[in-house]
Amino acid sequence: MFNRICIIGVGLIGGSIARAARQQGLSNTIVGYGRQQDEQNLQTAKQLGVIDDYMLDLAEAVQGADCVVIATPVASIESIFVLLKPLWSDSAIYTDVGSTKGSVIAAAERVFGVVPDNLVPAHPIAGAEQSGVTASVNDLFLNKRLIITPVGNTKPEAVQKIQGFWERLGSLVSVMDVQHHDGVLAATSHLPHILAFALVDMLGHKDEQSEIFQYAAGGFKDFTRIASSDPTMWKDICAANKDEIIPLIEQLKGELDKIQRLLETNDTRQLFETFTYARNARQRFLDQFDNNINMSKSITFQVQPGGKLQGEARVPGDKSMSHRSIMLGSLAEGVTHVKGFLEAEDALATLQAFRDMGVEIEGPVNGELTIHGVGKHGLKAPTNDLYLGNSGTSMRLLSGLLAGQAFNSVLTGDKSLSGRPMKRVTEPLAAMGADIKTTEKGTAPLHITGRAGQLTGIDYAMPIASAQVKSCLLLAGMYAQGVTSVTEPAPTRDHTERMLSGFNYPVKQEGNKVSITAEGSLTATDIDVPSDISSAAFFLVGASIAPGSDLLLKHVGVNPTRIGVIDILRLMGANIEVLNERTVGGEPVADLHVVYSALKGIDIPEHLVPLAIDEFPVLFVAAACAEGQTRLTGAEELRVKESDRIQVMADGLQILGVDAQSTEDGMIIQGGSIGGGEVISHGDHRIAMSFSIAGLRANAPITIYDCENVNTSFPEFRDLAKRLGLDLVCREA
Ligand SMILES: O=C(O)C1=C[C@@H](OP(=O)(O)O)[C@@H](O)[C@H](O)C1
Ligand SMILES: C=C(OP(=O)(O)O)C(=O)O
Repeated sequence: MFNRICIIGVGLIGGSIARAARQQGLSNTIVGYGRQQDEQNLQTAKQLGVIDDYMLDLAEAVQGADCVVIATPVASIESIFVLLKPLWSDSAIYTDVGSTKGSVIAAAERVFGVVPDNLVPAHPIAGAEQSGVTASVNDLFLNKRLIITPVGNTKPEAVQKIQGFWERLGSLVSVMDVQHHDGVLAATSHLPHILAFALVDMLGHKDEQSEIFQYAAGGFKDFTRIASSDPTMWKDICAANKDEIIPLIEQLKGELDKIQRLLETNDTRQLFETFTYARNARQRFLDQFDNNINMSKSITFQVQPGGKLQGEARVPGDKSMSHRSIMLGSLAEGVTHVKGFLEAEDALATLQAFRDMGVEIEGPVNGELTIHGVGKHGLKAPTNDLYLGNSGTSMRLLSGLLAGQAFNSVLTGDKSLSGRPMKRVTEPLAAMGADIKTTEKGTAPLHITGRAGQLTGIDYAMPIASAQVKSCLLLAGMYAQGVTSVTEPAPTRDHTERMLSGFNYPVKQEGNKVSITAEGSLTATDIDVPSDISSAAFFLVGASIAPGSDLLLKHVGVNPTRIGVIDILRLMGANIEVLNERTVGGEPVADLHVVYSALKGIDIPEHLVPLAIDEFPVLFVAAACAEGQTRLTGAEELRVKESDRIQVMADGLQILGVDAQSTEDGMIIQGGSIGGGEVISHGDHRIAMSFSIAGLRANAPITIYDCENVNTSFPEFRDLAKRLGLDLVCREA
């Protein structure tokens, strides 16, 4: 990209630019310039291989450079411009990394009269408390934002080249105007630094200083981390941007005054609202931040072949029940305590949505939650879109619940969820009088106009066996005139019905038809969520296929509408014992003992399909290890889960050398041996975990790409799998 880059000031930022540019091969030569007193640092930079050479004479340093990067503190940039002026070359590009941009541009105007058209002001939003070249690293700018603030006469080619340069260093580049940059940075960077310095200054001067610091814990350390930053640099930044910072300090004083008043008047309600608003706003920031990072961060699992699963484990809480515990607990009168809640992204998305609608929910701490129910009509309008991540259950159930509220809402999700069919819920809801707009394709975002008091019950025969559709309509039915009935073509999970009864809300079950009305209210209760059989399934299959395995999975939910995986594995010859069966909070629970046993291929009975719907990815792995052919039919629903689970599994199994043929509604697999190879999970948690389990019977290593979404249902999977005997390592890139 460049022949010679000259970096003026080889500290943390300058050094990290040099390292990353070298790693990316962006320049033939990289030299550093500093003052006499910086020589030691420059020598270190050369010894570390950060720069090729250094000069203490600026004319020598910039000689032949086609890119000059000014990476000195903002206050010194004007004096650097003065030194550079007689050496300025029209054929080079000049850029800087100052944290304030108005001051840099003003300095250039003072020195040059007009800002040179080959000066591209830029600001990488990356840094650390440490300084000096020894703190520099290759990846300081990876996935970090960088803002370019050109002025009217800046050459577009120069802007483009600097933009390309920073993108190659891994930054996410935006171009904006100078004042906007300085305003945004004053709020998000300069003010927080001032606050951290001020707090430590205040506490440090108290007599009881040593005692205060002795008892200060993680919160203090987190909050004041940036007070360890370089005071020289920060006094310069704050002084350079004071016009933007001072009005913000005034606003902050107002906010602190407000909180003081709330405390003086014991207005804990208002205090809660302030804190909740702030917490939610921070969550939105974190989601955005994670989205940026996730643009290129990906998690890869590498599994070594062989091993066996042994020991005892309790897998995390049931996802379906965790969603419903939040929904019904929020709508109940009184306080609901939940134990065993699944602390994974999908269930947490539901939790966040209810917080966004004004419900006070404490926790989760070790799977325990306290939900302060607001009653059936107590939800509040969310101030923003409700973001439901990867979770189909959250979106479909909420669409029913929100259709009959007195406020409007918008439901959004990630890329996978935004591609999943929503007409299956919006069409019957429309027949009830709901007003929900989807995209033309019938997908999210869902724009819901609340039609409180205007929904009417329907008698709906579901064309597909879906617990999400059934639950959606039952939740809408709680707000509809008359009776809402849903008839299912085959039994599906009945957690909504059971939990409604647990909350004392009347639901009527007659054969395959369930009915509800608006008559009733929910009474708070305690919920004990058992382990998720869909998560246990990975280990049920793992132990069944790996010789020598002997595993006890404790406290697993064995609701008859969920145990298809046990029935199918047993038909294949698996050795699974259901022990110590009991009922906990209206749901059957048991310990599952599974011992290795040679499996044989079967034709999977279609009536078991809805009862094992989420377990097919891992059941395909069982089939690949079984003797003979396994055939699945009647499972077209698998094509519209987090990924097309038929195609993605068939593709992956074929890569591993398995004879797996996808069909429209299922798969035909000839059992045999599993080889090694590289497969992609397509961001689908169950695919990632299924191929990991395949490693137990593979004859070579398996690499599985794109596994970050394991966190949606089973964040502990990799640690637990390793503890039980799977040789899995996880790489983050
Ligand atoms: O109601 C639920 O909690 C679920 C129902 C099923 O979806 P469908 O209703 O689309 O079959 C299942 O796949 C999903 O993981 C959870
Ligand atoms: C299909 C699943 O979940 P959801 O529909 O809630 O995204 C699943 O967990 O396998």
